[in-house]
Amino acid sequence: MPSRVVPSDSFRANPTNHHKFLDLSSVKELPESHAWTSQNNDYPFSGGGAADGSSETVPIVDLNSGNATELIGHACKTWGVFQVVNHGIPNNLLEEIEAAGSSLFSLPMHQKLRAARAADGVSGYGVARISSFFSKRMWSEGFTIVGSPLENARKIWPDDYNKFCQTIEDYEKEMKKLAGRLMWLMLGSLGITKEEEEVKWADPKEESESGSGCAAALQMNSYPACPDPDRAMGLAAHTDSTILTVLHQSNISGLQVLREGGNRWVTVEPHPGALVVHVGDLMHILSNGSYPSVLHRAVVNRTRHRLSVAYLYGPPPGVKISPLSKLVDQYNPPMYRPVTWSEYLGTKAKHFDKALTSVRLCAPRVGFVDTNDHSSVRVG
Ligand SMILES: C=C1C[C@]23C[C@H]1CC[C@H]2[C@@]12CCC[C@@](C)(C(=O)O1)[C@H]2[C@@H]3C(=O)O
Ligand SMILES: O=C(O)CCC(=O)C(=O)O
Ligand SMILES: [Fe+2]
Repeated sequence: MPSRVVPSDSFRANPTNHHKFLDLSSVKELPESHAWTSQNNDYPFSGGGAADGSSETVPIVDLNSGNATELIGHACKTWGVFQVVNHGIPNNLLEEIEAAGSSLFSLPMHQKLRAARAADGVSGYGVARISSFFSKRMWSEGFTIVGSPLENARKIWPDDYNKFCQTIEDYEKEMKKLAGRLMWLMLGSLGITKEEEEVKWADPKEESESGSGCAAALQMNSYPACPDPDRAMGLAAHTDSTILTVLHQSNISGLQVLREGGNRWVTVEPHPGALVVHVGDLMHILSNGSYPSVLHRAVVNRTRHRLSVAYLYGPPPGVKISPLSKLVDQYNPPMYRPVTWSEYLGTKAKHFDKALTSVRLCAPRVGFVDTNDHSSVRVG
């Protein structure tokens, strides 16, 4: 996002990098600090796709299909997640971003730490921001990019940062187009058109005039092979604080989503060339709760190093997001109060899984499954 940089204050969180860094790829036995037990809110590690004989899988949507809008609407309503094919992102760009991630994460720890994310910072190398909410540590490392990757890339590779930066910029440019298109497909499936005044912020035409426009963060995640994967957690369950997220996962499985109804983890199997799309909390709000943001996590495995790259897409940081007025009437009152993306990221950093509830105005209607109230979720 060379010209439209998000004020990085919007993304600041509570300090999360207070842990000592451990080079996970050299650890031979799972340390207690990384061993999750039934006391941790995300246990047991059951589920995981069709292993139980059921064949329910995350929907795959062909963006070239004539009824992509309807398919996306249905997937958002029933799953909060889907995979897309024929998305227009060239395969070699997906290969390049994966190679960029591999070359970064395979560096020696001291070199990665040159770009360590500051305690109150946003961009850089470190543990997941949500780490501070858990007593056990996750089996992963991350690299977050907001705005230009230049400053951090330079710290890591003083003479050799160009290729990495070029790949990131190419990838962000393509992702921005795709995420915008997916957002409009989702809005379209809710009956919202570009004429609507209240979504003017989402119109790319407005962007060139006002210089604002939708913003994003890029998150690279690395999950080294793990000596005791059944007791480790790659990335703990969370929803994304976005409108939507476009995720590229390497061809190793690990991503799991909680099936609506709240009692089964389903593995999102890597599909060659496909990208995963998550409904985020802000789309949940815009849709007045009808498109639930998907609870997801990443598990790890014993032998293969896994990589993922998430494009976290949101509105211009200062625009108030609230349930779309077309979806609200006397029988369907607004379920959430207006909130800006900046404000919401701050709320998430403070309240984590209670963030959405903290901006809620009224209790869900009777019979409405609140897939976002996970306080009582127990999976097993
Ligand atoms: C734009 C975003 C969205 C953030 C915060 C900020 C930058 C980094 C994102 C992530 C990426 C990894 C999972 C998550 C839960 C995390 O720990 O950092 C995300 C979080 C959110 O979706 O809340
Ligand atoms: O690695 C994955 O599959 C999930 C990553 C993720 O959820 C995120 O970066 O927000
Ligand atoms: Fe996520």
